[in-house]
Amino acid sequence: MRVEEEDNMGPRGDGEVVLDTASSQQQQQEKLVIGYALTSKKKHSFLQPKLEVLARKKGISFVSIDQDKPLSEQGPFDVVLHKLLGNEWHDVIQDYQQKYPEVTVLDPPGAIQRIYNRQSMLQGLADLNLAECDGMICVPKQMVVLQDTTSSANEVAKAGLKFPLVAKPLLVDGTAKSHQLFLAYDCLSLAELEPPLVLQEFVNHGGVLFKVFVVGDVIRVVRRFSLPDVSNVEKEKVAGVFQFPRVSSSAASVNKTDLDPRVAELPPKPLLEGLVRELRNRLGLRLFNIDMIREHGSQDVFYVIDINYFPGYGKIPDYEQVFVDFFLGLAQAKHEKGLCVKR
Ligand SMILES: Nc1ncnc2c1ncn2[C@@H]1O[C@H](COP(=O)(O)OP(=O)(O)OP(=O)(O)O)[C@@H](O)[C@H]1O
Ligand SMILES: O=P(O)(O)O[C@H]1[C@H](O)[C@H](O)[C@H](OP(=O)(O)O)[C@@H](OP(=O)(O)O)[C@@H]1O
Ligand SMILES: [Mg+2]
Ligand SMILES: [Mg+2]
Repeated sequence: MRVEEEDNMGPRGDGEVVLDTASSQQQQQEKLVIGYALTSKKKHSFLQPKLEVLARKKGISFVSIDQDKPLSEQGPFDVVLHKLLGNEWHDVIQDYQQKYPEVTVLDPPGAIQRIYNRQSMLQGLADLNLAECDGMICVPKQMVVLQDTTSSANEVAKAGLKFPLVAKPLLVDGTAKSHQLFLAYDCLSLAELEPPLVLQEFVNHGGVLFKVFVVGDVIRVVRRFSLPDVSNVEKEKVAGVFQFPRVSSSAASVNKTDLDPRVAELPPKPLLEGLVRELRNRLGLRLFNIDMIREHGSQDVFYVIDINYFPGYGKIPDYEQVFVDFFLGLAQAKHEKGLCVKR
């Protein structure tokens, strides 16, 4: 589903991966030790050999954290990079942060938890101050259904939500189940759904989704195929609930020239930079992506429909260089504050 990277945005506009020819002495100089706790799937997709080699040439090393041993008995680390399933690990990290406040944790568990709930994930986004940013950011109307979905028909009417609705599990926990989404066309069909869930108005958007990947201050935007628009006839005639496949993990490429330019045009750079700046401040995250769609028929009205922690960066063509630059920035900042691990 992913098209080639359409646009480089951020300090490195060239997107070229320049293999450093640093002197052998510099290559030995260790600038940053990153302890990582990742699922095997994530380690495979993120910690690819090219990233490790490029990082090592810059004095950045990755050390696997043994999840069966106390974290404080491992290291020392300058950075802890983590994405594991379940909340137990978050308690381990929080204890570790108390003990070693000088270690940079990517990202703090509290910040991650906020976007692991699809209600709190989007809270407050509709009132972002993005005037003068060449566009508008909205959030689809949505409501939470915690228990009985049979009574939710009245709730939907009271909340003024219009069908079709996208039904999403309220909590994101990395399991396939937390990505099982449904399109509900009528009230009666809501009874077939399993709470707790979020019901979110479906927004027609021309079948193209913008994935805005964020690594610190760097933004990379890619297009993906999305769900097709729902016609008025379909809204009238269709009834029931239909599960649909994951968009993110789909691999089909899309040829930009096949798309209506008004639909395919990337969101304006000032709007993306304003949105990312606000989200960085509000969420306290540095590694995340934003799923954005353009409202059908508009040029500059966009809806944020999903925010993901530590997404599949491996899908970005130059992610290795982006991360090496990001880590070097961390090393520089820590060095200036005298916070680097004593080696
Ligand atoms: N409100 C909406 N209006 C239109 N399309 C939507 C809406 N919500 C979701 N979609 C479509 O469904 C897809 C999956 O939705 P969403 O990204 O919220 O699910 P997810 O399980 O968090 O996916 P991801 O793998 O990106 O984490 C979106 O990429 C988009 O194509
Ligand atoms: O296409 P992307 O990179 O957005 O796909 C992501 C997806 O958005 C979620 O972030 C997934 O994480 P969970 O929400 O925890 O399932 C990522 O899976 P992961 O195994 O790579 O963490 C997808 O890559
Ligand atoms: Mg998504
Ligand atoms: Mg998601």
